[in-house]
Amino acid sequence: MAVFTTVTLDDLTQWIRQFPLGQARALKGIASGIENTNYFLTTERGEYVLTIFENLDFAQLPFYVQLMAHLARRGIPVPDPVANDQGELVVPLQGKPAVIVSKLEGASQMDPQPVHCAEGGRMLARMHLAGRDFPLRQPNLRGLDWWLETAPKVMPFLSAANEALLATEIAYQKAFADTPTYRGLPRGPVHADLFRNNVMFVGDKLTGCFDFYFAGCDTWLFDVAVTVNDWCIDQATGALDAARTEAMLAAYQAERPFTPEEREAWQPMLRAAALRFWLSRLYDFHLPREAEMLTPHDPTHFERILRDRLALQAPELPA
Ligand SMILES: Nc1ncnc2c1ncn2[C@@H]1O[C@H](COP(=O)(O)OP(=O)(O)O)[C@@H](O)[C@H]1O
Ligand SMILES: N[C@@H](CCOP(=O)(O)O)C(=O)O
Repeated sequence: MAVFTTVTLDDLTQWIRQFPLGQARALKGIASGIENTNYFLTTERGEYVLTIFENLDFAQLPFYVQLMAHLARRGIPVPDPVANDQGELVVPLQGKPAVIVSKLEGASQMDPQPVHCAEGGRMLARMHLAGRDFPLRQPNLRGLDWWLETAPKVMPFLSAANEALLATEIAYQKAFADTPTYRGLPRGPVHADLFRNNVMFVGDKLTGCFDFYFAGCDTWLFDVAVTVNDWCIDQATGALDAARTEAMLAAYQAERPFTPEEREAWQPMLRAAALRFWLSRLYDFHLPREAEMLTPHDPTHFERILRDRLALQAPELPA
C-alpha cells in the first residue's frame, strides 16, 4: 500500500479549479511506492499523477519539482509538473505539499535486456546534458557527508567483517573524493536513484523516468554507476553482466563521451554507488523511521555488489 493520505473526488472538486485541467473525473490510489501518496488522476484534459508528500516539506521540494519541469521543457521524458493559476507547482492539499504531474505511459521493465540498458544509458546521458543550465543547486543529500554521518549509526548492528568492510570503504571513498581525478569529474544535477523500477517502457522503447526525490548535484559518473549497479547485474550474485553493461555504457558514451578522469574513476565509482545503497538499506533496516511504511529493502544485496566490485576489475569505460 502507498496511500497514506486519503483523498476523494469530492475533496478535489474545489481544489482542482486552481489548475488548467478541467474537472476531476477519476482518482485511483497507486499501490506501489514507499515514500509518498500517489494517485492516478483523470481530468477533463487527460491523465495525471497526483503526489502528496509525506516526508518532504514545502522548502525541500523546489529543487526536485523544478528540475523535472526543466528537463521536461528540454524534451527529456520525465513527469512534467502542472502549474496552478498563480504559477505554483507545489500546493497544499490536506495540509501537505502536493503536485500534479503528467502521467508516463508504460510499465517498468524488471528484467532488462541489452536493448533496454541501451535505452536507459542514452536517456541518462541526455538528461545530464539537459541539466547543465539548471539554475538551482542542492548537493546529493545521500553523498559522502551523509555516509560519514550515517556509518557510525549502523556500525553497532554489523558483524565484525561488515564493520571492517564499511569502515575501510568509507575511508577509501573519503580519500578518493580528495584526489585531482575526483575533483576533475564532470558534474551537475543527477537523478541518483535511476533503478529499473523508476523507468517506464512500452515494449523495448523507453517512455520516461520518474521518482526524482533523491536527485541532487553530484558527478555524472556516480549516476552512471548507480544505474549500472542496478540494471546490468546478475541479480543473484551482484556481478556485472558484460552484455548489458556494454550496451548501457556504449549508448551513454554515444551521447556524451566519457572523459579521461571518468575512465580512471570508474571502479571507485562503482564501489561508491554500491556503498551508498548498502548504507541506506542498512540504515532503513536497523533504524526504521517512526513513520516507516513498508518492509525495508534487503541490505545484503548491496553488500554482495560492493564485495564483487572490490574483488573484480570492472570492464573499462568505452573509448
Ligand atoms: N509520472 C508518473 N507516470 C506514471 N506512473 C507513475 C508516475 N509517477 C509515479 N508513478 C507510479 O507510481 C508508483 C509509485 O511511485 P514512486 O515515485 O516510486 O513512489 P514513492 O516515491 O512513494 O517511492 C510507481 O511505481 C509508478 O507505477
Ligand atoms: N532504490 C533504492 C530505494 C529507493 O526506493 P524507491 O522505491 O523510491 O525507488 C533502493 O533500492 O535501495
